[in-house]
Amino acid sequence: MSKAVMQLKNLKKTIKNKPIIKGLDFEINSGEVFGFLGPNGAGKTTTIRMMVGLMSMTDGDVIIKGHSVKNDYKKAVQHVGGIVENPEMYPFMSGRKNLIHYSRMVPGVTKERIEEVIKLVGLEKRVNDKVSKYSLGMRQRLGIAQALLHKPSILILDEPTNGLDPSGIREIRAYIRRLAAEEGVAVIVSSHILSEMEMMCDRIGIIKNGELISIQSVNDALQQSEKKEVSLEAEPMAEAQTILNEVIEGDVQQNKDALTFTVTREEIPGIIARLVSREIDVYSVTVTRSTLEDKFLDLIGEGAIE
Ligand SMILES: Nc1ncnc2c1ncn2[C@@H]1O[C@H](COP(=O)(O)OP(=O)(O)OP(=O)(O)O)[C@@H](O)[C@H]1O
Repeated sequence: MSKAVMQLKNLKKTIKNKPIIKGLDFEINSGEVFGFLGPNGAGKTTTIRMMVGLMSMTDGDVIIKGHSVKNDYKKAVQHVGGIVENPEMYPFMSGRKNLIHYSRMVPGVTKERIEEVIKLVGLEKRVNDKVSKYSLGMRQRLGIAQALLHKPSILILDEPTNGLDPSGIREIRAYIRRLAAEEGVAVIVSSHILSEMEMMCDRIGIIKNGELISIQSVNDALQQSEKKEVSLEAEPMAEAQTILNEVIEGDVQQNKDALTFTVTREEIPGIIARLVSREIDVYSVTVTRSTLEDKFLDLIGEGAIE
């Protein structure tokens, strides 16, 4: 049986005759954190709004646990928890009171479930404080707790780390990973920041101009990225280049006062030892950029790396 919780089938959106989403086809599985990565304006929010039924589809469909969002909206979206726009919170009420208040609108939420979601997002210690005293990160976590109350199979978070400081980002990342691992929830997170996605996701789909241009597992991508571009300053340079050519598979290029080539990190000490043993003076070795970053830059441009 397929593990797919959500399937996008040729999903399209045209607004005022302009194609915004041009036919997306992919699946999200239970227990995985799926990163939806793309520069600003690529179409992430538009896609997410269609996934949760907040925006109509021009063509195609989204299937959630076998139910079509287009034809069987209620059954499909009952499995979804989402924070797409800022979650509604009452700042003068405590976190717990906010959850209780919200749970009255959601059928079947027990007191035990409320306590469970508080623990899941790590708000036990502050849940009786007023929301107005919360940091942005805590508010985000309360938002996630609220979205989890009805035990969704899929959680959709649009740019969940927007506006958070580094410690807030680390926290959210940890809770998102925990949700996928402990609750088996499929989590979709959108972002325009590659490094963040690498740390949080199992798979990353890259969207540009409304089209999916790459989808791959982060482990695979990192393995491919083991090779690094290295820049080396050494004298005499021509002799250094000859020696490097003997040991390195790819090209060794001269770039101003340095030689550049691509190797794994583990190869670097051996290369330097060899140069030194042949009486070459090495002045500097700099790892310039991983090939994974290169690939993303090629795909979506400088905005992807921060
Ligand atoms: N109601 C609308 N009318 C016209 N164009 C729209 C509308 N909504 C979105 N767009 C356009 O669709 C494209 C995709 O926008 P979308 O907000 O989905 O991108 P995004 O990837 O989420 O970017 P961001 O990270 O900036 O939110 C943009 O070019 C945007 O200008």
